[in-house]
Amino acid sequence: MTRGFYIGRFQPFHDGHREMTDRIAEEVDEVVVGIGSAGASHTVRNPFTAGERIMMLTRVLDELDKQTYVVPIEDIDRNSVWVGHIQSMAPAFDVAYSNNPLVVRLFEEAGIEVRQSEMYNRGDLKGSRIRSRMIEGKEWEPLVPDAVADVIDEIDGLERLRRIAGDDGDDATENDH
Ligand SMILES: Nc1ncnc2c1ncn2[C@@H]1O[C@H](COP(=O)(O)OP(=O)(O)OP(=O)(O)O)[C@@H](O)[C@H]1O
Ligand SMILES: NC(=O)c1ccc[n+]([C@@H]2O[C@H](COP(=O)(O)O)[C@@H](O)[C@H]2O)c1
Repeated sequence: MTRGFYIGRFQPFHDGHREMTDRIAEEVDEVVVGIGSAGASHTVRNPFTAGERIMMLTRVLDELDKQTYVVPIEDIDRNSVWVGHIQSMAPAFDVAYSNNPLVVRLFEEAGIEVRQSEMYNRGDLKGSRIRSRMIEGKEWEPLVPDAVADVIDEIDGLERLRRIAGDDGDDATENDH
């Protein structure tokens, strides 16, 4: 039995992330997804709470024919013990999946196998770009799973993001506050 672990901020979870979870589900028996920066919310870079992201992930992963687990992981101020922090919070796993260079390095230094993949349609499938489109009133729904668009609608997420961006000024899209 193998278990795979995939962490991201998922602000919001998009179709590039879904390509990753589909691939992981093909390769392992059980999938663990870590919601990174779990304590962050209500900023332009991190608009959604851990609970809201858990709703997105749980509904999307329900579509997989696999046992899945979603675990919120708060940031800590020491990279050197971050993998141990994850291991203390998540079900045990055999392999980690990431395309984030720092994350890859930290897992590898901890002796954990890491699998990377190509970036899928990175021109469009990038959280910051999707958030910008939401703020600017451009079409963004086709870039995320339907379940994610439903959650954002339910929580009035578009209104929140636009209001935060407005409060932060015109160039707020790439900055955290
Ligand atoms: N289009 C994509 N194809 C494959 N992997 C992706 C894609 N976008 C993000 N990832 C990977 O998914 C993980 C989580 O990414 P993350 O939540 O930071 O998304 P992001 O699109 O890079 O968001 P942001 O622009 O907000 O930083 C990382 O390992 C990241 O490299
Ligand atoms: N020291 C730490 O807390 C630490 C180190 C590396 C990554 N992370 C987190 O892991 C997640 C990685 O996800 P992304 O690939 O989406 O950036 C982020 O939430 C990031 O903050 C945290």
